[in-house]
Amino acid sequence: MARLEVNVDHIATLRQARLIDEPDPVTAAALAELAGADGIIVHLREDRRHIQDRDVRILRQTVKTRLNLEMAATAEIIGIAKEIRPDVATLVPEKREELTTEGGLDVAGYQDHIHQAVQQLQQAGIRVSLFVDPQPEQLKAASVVGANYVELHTGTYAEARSEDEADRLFEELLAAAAHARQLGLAVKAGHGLNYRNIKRFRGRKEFDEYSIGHSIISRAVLVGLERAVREMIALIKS
Ligand SMILES: CC(=O)[C@@H](O)[C@H](O)COP(=O)(O)O
Ligand SMILES: NCC(=O)COP(=O)(O)O
Repeated sequence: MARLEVNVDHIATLRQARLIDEPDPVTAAALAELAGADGIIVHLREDRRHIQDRDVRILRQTVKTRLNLEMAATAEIIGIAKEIRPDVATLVPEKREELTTEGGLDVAGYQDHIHQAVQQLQQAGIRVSLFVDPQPEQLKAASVVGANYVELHTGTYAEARSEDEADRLFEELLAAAAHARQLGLAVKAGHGLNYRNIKRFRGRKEFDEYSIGHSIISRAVLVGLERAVREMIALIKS
């Protein structure tokens, strides 16, 4: 059965908007695990816009399932990963000006650099996943550099403007997943998956795992709002 890893970056985004200590992604991670999540994802961005070093260090001690650290393949962040030793490191491309990750890692174009990063992380006992677009040359390169997993970038699928386009892009993802498996890579999928577009994936054996963050945290805010208001009213009026 496919597994779900939950990305809690978006809890940290809310905390950083006030630069205070709540909501805490560490607490969110524990709740996600209690609800059955198979792993917790955080993206320690170079600009530290949401997740902080402190979060990753504490999560390393508290996460009971699997900690997946999304990261750029830079010397600074590789050094932090080697010290903290998440269960999995997912290498992603990073741009300072982007709102969120905009595309897959160009493994084919930077094969030597990515190979070195994969080796350094694996030598520290960390399994490595590469976040790639569903393109044959990227999957082949991911296999050549020795990655353990690929995470297929589902952002383009998630942004499809019609059902026909979504069907076509989903077929591309299925073909890429089958190709990755033939190359011996375990297959994850993530970015932009939500409560509607996940339905095509239901029951598909091609994918081992899903990485989902924004839609789960967005829904949590709304489904939890009524209770939060009631609790405040009780404090004010009782
Ligand atoms: C790699 C990916 O698709 C997402 O996990 C994304 O990079 C999360 O990072 P942000 O929360 O900074 O968008
Ligand atoms: N790698 C994808 C991820 O962790 C979550 O992406 P999103 O659901 O926040 O778009």
